[in-house]
Amino acid sequence: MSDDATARAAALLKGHRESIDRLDAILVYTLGERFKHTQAVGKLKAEHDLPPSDPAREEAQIARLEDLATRADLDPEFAKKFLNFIIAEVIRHHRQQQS
Ligand SMILES: O=C(O)C(=O)C[C@]1(C(=O)O)C=C[C@@H](O)C=C1
Repeated sequence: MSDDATARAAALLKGHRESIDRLDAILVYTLGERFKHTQAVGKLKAEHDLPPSDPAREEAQIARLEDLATRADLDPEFAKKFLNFIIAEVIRHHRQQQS
């Protein structure tokens, strides 16, 4: 490949990586905000003796996210695994708040 083509590829790679870094920051801040709300939910659940998990709510969330993922060109299976991973961590926090 010519030096020009290599330099263009390097510039494109740099641009994509800058966008990826910005998007990763959005993900981290978004998750931080989500966990603030789930901590508040965990406190409410602990105070009112409510169960840490709500399978019906999770089912609705998964169905909604799968639909959103499909429309956003994201693999719905991945979206489901990702949400389940986050929810499992939230339930772990809820259990800690209740003990
Ligand atoms: O909505 C709740 O009841 C929550 O505790 C929050 C949350 C979630 O992370 O979205 C976590 C656990 C429940 O099973 C369902 C949803």
